Amino acid sequence: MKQRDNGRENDALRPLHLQHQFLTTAEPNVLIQQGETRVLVQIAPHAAKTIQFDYRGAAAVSANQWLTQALQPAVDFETFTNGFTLRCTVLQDAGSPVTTAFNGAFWLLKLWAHDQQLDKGLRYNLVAITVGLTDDGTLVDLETDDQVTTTLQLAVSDLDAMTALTVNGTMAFDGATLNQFLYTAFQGTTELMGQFKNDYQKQTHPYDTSSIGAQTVVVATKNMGKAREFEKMFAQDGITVKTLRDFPDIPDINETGTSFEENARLKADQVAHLLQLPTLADDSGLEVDALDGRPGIFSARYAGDAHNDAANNAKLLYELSGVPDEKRGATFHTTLVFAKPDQPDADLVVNGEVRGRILGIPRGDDGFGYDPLFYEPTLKKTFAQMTPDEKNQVSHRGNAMRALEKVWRDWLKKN
Ligand SMILES: O=c1nc[nH]c2c1ncn2[C@H]1C[C@H](O)[C@@H](COP(=O)(O)OP(=O)(O)OP(=O)(O)O)O1
Ligand SMILES: [Mg+2]
Repeated sequence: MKQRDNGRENDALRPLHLQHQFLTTAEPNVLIQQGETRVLVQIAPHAAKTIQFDYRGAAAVSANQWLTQALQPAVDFETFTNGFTLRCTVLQDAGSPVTTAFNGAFWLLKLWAHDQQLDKGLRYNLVAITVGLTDDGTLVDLETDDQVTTTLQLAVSDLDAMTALTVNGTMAFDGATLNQFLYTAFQGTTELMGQFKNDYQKQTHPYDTSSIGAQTVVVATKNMGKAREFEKMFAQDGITVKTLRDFPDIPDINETGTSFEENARLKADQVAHLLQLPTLADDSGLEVDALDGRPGIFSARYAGDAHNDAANNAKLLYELSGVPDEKRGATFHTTLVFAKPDQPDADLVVNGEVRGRILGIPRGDDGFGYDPLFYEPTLKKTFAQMTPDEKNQVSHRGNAMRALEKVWRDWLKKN
């Protein structure tokens, strides 16, 4: 393939880069860069059901006409409840600013429609491109330096319909040349369409869930002690577990609730939404009689936000110093919430508890959290002295899982 002076092949696209919410204002915006051309696109809804472009760059009047013409056929105003203005500010013009503006505007509009669950408002996807004719061939996705005699500016849908086509130039050409011209343009738009669809996919489903099959359950926990217990319990049914360690990009969830259930719902609902998958969450803690139920929902943060098991245990021993054995009773509690994406009213909630006693010194090396201090009277051991199977037989989490086991498959099948 022939190359331009700057090394870019004649049929190669300018590199595309999108920076979503480039401005940290509330209104949706994107900075689109194609090559060295940069356009900031902002969207502002208005009451009248009209599309307006507010193009800020050279030859704004004809640009606005072209942009409106290219977009109009894709928009279904039966779906949209209002109209919008797409402001396109050309920050740097190194060629093809109008088609670059169009691309930013269309794909910003698509994301905005998706956020409002108005996806149907756009009938198909569009991309725009500028191609040029030289004395010895065609150039795709023009930059300022490209020496061409004629340019073609077009918007193409993924249904192969053109919504706008403009030819500008100084050279007479025949039908065969026009066909070659169009062929070059369509190759470019097909590739560009793929790039925009990839970006859209990342914006709307940013997490890779391709490894999650029907026999997998997502558990919204970062606690590896919990994760090991869930893995063992689900393995009996041939189910594998994925946790938040498998999705390190999911932001931390603030446990701002005032009950185990509220916190478990927060974790399950948010992760189900982000992954668009059913998600299980566990909120648990230790309720100590002599401390009026503390640390309770604050068990993880008992000795500070760092979530340090050793510090939490030390604080618990300190708070109970001098309390006699018969007054050291405690309950371990778990609330499990299974959530479906974007259906918080459908959350499945179960609980599990176990009674025990807080020892004066830790015993055992296994387990996690408060396990070495929690003595369970039927097996006569602390949780940290039990095998994983023994702990699951008697623990709060095991009891909650047995309650869940009875109902979750039927719940999952319901719409
Ligand atoms: O069987 C257990 N054996 C010992 N300790 C336990 C157990 N079950 C809960 N715990 C303790 C750990 C933590 O200090 C708190 C739970 O806090 P909780 O917010 O539910 O869990 P977490 O922050 O460790 O992980 P995540 O929220 O990511 O699931 O209670
Ligand atoms: Mg937590």
